[in-house]
Amino acid sequence: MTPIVALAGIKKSFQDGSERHLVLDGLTLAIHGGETIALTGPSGCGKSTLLNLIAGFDTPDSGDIHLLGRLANDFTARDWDSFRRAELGMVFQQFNLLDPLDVRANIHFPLALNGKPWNGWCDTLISRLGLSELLSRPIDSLSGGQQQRVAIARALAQRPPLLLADEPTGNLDEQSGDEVMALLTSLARESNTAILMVTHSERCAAFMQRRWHLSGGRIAEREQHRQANV
Ligand SMILES: Nc1ncnc2c1ncn2[C@@H]1O[C@H](COP(=O)(O)OP(=O)(O)OP(=O)(O)O)[C@@H](O)[C@H]1O
Repeated sequence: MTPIVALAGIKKSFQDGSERHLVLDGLTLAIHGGETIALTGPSGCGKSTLLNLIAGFDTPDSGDIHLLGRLANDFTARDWDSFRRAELGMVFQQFNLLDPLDVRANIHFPLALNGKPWNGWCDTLISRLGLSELLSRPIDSLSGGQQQRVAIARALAQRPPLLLADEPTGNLDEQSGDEVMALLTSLARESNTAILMVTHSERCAAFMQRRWHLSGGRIAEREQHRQANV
């Protein structure tokens, strides 16, 4: 089966004063449909850099990026736009919601960009995420946990094949964080969405099927101790 994401021999460096600092050093990985993966590693090892490369916000120095079987090295800005719009969901620690819009408009936003109406899956998402009563509320009137649920609904609204998450529960207390992770993983399973999630939290990582540790510019698979309920 064609992987959703396949990276081969990725090198990425940044200028650091007079020196170049190599962050990713020949990194190779493949993410298949529906897989959920926690990406861990020490601060500064390149986790966000890796997400940025997969989302097309940055480019590698060398190596190949294949997305859904297409070589992304040749993507134009327009190709990246359409990939992000139609195939990619993103959930970050900062919720990146649109403050002037209400909850419903935020969730509908990615579908609206593609000219699609609100649909039955949106209804399922809001009901499962406990947002049904909040649809007309402005974003800034919601709690952090509620906002993160809106961000999840928005990211999954189009059933994207891939969801990138960066510390998605970083702003939440332990209980809200667990609830959000349980919902995120079960809804992703229902839409067959693969998840690559950066986290420093053992609790969060345990909700994912696999664990990758980034160190020395490459990924090593670690044994996963999964939550009993996932
Ligand atoms: N645009 C940039 N310009 C220069 N250096 C950068 C840039 N982006 C990242 N870096 C450097 O690359 C390295 C990896 O950064 P990155 O943010 O990917 O790490 P991380 O693993 O996500 O860290 P953290 O866990 O602290 O968020 C760091 O040394 C960082 O300073």
